[in-house]
Amino acid sequence: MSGKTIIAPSILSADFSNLGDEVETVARAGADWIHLDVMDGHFVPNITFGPPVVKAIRNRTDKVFDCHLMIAPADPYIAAFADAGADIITVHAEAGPHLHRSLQSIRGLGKKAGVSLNPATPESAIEHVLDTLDLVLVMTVNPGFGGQAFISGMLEKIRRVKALVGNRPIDIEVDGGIAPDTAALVAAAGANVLVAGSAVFKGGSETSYRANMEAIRSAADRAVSA
Ligand SMILES: O=C(CO)[C@H](O)[C@H](O)COP(=O)(O)O
Ligand SMILES: [Fe+2]
Repeated sequence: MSGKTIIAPSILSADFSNLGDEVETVARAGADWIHLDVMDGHFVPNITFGPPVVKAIRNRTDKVFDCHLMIAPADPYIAAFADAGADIITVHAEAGPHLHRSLQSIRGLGKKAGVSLNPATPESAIEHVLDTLDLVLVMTVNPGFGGQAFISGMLEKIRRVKALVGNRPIDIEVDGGIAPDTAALVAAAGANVLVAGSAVFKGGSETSYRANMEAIRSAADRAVSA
């Protein structure tokens, strides 16, 4: 876990016809991590990509690859994502059936292990896996699509996750509807990793990606130091 706000652009909002260049450009523009949304059309009502695409873009940047697996079951695919170049592998608490085992498998492959919580899932879902955890991802929209509106009721959950985590070295990440205004709210509530897709990739150029990320980062940093 690091001290300052980490910005993780979600490539869900990138130009998929030019994905390698988009990853390189957003990395050059100041991204801290690259957030990769994997969807299976079963756990969530949308389909994106799997390990071959992760592997194909792995050589375009050395930034941390933050893989958000919205798939059920996740266990049969964890090793493939690790081999493809994921640095952090996050599974959903709701994807089951054995969350603790999934986290052990991820760590056993030498990767950082994350758990994601859907908006309806209480923070108590992570209570008994805290010692096997590197990251908690609080969904601030229902997973499946970019460009959705931030659910403000999740601010209380972020505060509760922060209290539960205490001083353990666990990152608190948020995902969905993050833009400068909501970035300030989630950072004040305790999130230190901010995923943003549509708010980063709007504009379609390195200059706009840089300005978009700067606006999010400075809003979050201001809120934390206030
Ligand atoms: O996990 C996700 C959707 O399930 C995406 O990471 C998220 O929606 C990012 O998109 P935006 O910032 O546009 O809301
Ligand atoms: Fe995501």
